[in-house]
Amino acid sequence: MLTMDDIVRDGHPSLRKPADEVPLPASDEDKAILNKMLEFVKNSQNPEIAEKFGLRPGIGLAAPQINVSKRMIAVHVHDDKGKLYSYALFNPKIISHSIERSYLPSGEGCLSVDEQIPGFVPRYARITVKATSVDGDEVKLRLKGLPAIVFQHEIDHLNGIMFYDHINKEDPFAEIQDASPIS
Ligand SMILES: O=CN(O)C[C@@H](CC1CCCC1)C(=O)N1NCCC[C@H]1C(=O)Nc1ccccn1
Ligand code: NI
Repeated sequence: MLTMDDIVRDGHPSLRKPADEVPLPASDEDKAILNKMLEFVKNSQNPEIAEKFGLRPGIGLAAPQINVSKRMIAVHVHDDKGKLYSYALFNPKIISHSIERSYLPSGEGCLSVDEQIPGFVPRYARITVKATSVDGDEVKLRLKGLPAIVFQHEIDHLNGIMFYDHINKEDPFAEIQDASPIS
C-alpha cells in the first residue's frame, strides 16, 4: 500500500514537470498504480488505517505526487449533499468551464506541501471533465462545488502547477472577481 513515504514534497522536480499522456488501453502496471492511488486516498480517510500508517487525510492524489510523471488522478470526496465522487482516471481533461469562479474559504493545502500557505485559490465554479476510467470506460463528468475544486487541484498537478501558484501575491485574501466561496 502507498504511504506518506511514497509522496514527494515541494521542491521535487516531478511536481513541476508536465506529466505524460497514458497510452490506452492502459498497461497492467499503470492500472495497478492508479488503483493504489485510489486505495491511498480511501485509506487516508479511514481513521484506524490513517492512524496506524501515519497517513495525512486526502481527498485526491495525482501521480506526479508519487513520482510517476503520468496523467493519472484519484479522487474520493463527498459533495455538500453527501454524494460520493470516487474516481481513478487516466488522461483527465477539462473540456469546458464556467466563467464564474469559486474557492475554498479556508484556502487549500497539498499532501506534497508540508507547510500551510494561506490565501484564496481561485478555481472555476463548474467544469466538465473527460477522462478514461481505470477500467477503460470513457467518462464525462459535470462537476461543481468541492468535487470541481478537487479535480482542478489534481489536474493542475499533471501540469506542474501547485495550488499556491494561484494565490494573489500582493493580497492572498483579495476578493476574487465573479467568485463564490464553497461551503
Ligand atoms: O493533490 C492532492 N492533494 O495534495 C491532497 C489535497 C487535495 C485537496 C486540497 C484542496 C482541494 C483538493 C488534500 O486532500 N488535502 N490537502 C492537505 C490538507 C488536507 C487535505 C484536504 O484538503 N482535505 C479536505 C479539504 C476540504 C474538505 C475535506 N477535506
Ligand atoms: Ni496536491
